[in-house]
Amino acid sequence: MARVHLLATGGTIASRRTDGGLSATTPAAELLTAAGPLPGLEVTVSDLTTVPSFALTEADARALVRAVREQLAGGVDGVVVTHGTDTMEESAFLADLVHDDPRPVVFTGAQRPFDAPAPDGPANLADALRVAADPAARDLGALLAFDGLAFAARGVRKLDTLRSAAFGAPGRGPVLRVAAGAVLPLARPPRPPALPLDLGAALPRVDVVACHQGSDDALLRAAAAAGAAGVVLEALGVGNVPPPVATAAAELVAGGVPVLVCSRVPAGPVAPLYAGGGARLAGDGALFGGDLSPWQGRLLLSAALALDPRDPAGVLAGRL
Ligand SMILES: NC(=O)C[C@H](N)C(=O)O
Repeated sequence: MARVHLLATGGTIASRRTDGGLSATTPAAELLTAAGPLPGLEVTVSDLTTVPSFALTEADARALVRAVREQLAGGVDGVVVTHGTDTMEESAFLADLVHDDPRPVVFTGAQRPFDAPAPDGPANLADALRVAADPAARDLGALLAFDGLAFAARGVRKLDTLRSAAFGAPGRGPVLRVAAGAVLPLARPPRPPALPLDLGAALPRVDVVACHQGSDDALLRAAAAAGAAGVVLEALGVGNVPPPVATAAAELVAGGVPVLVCSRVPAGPVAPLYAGGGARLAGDGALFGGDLSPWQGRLLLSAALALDPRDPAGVLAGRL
């Protein structure tokens, strides 16, 4: 009998309709009952929070990853986290960054609420529990199981606001498929070693500044003024920014605030290709975030700053 722990945090999977809108009130035990019979699995449950994921704080995310680690220390074969989809890829990525254990940690949720006529949460949860107990999911780090597929946490993104096939990993694809209760292996992407982050301490503030045609330096300078220890630029295309943003980025880097360049485009890497754009940013010392989304890049830069405030680039080497 495989042993899996279900840790619930809220999200649409736990939500019911109220006069004020969807409200995440359903406890883990009820979610598990709705998932139906799971032969061969012994599942324990706990409720960490009952909130939508857009309301989770940085401290909540660290508490969640600490709770996952406590459950693993208790000797289960895997852990499932139910979570809102809005920021699931961020919590899953934080869990993945520190995950130094072969056992799976599987995030899941739903697009339709618990009391919908045809909710998607019960099947997603059943799949996630099977994945968490399956040897094929070992050594893949933190995973996100949704709509019959499981993705590695790194690179996964919410790509549709409402459809049940909400997630994808552009340029990477899923690592597992779940069909009729069977877990089918698809890919085993290499993972960098876990980062020895202290999850008991707040992570350094890193802000994401979005760029658009004609954007100026105001928000980048405001981030620095607000005390950001690092900034992620949600840049255009392959990693270009309007000239005023490049000027301010150079000043931030010169002042000891690292700038990580990611793209607003969902697929493909950033690269210092264009004079006046990415090439200028690279020449001025900005870091390039590979194909990480700005929000996963934000977490990685924050972790790097926590581990080595003087040389976060050294921590990032081999991880982008
Ligand atoms: N589908 C969802 O779970 C979205 C919800 N707003 C949340 O992130 O909690």
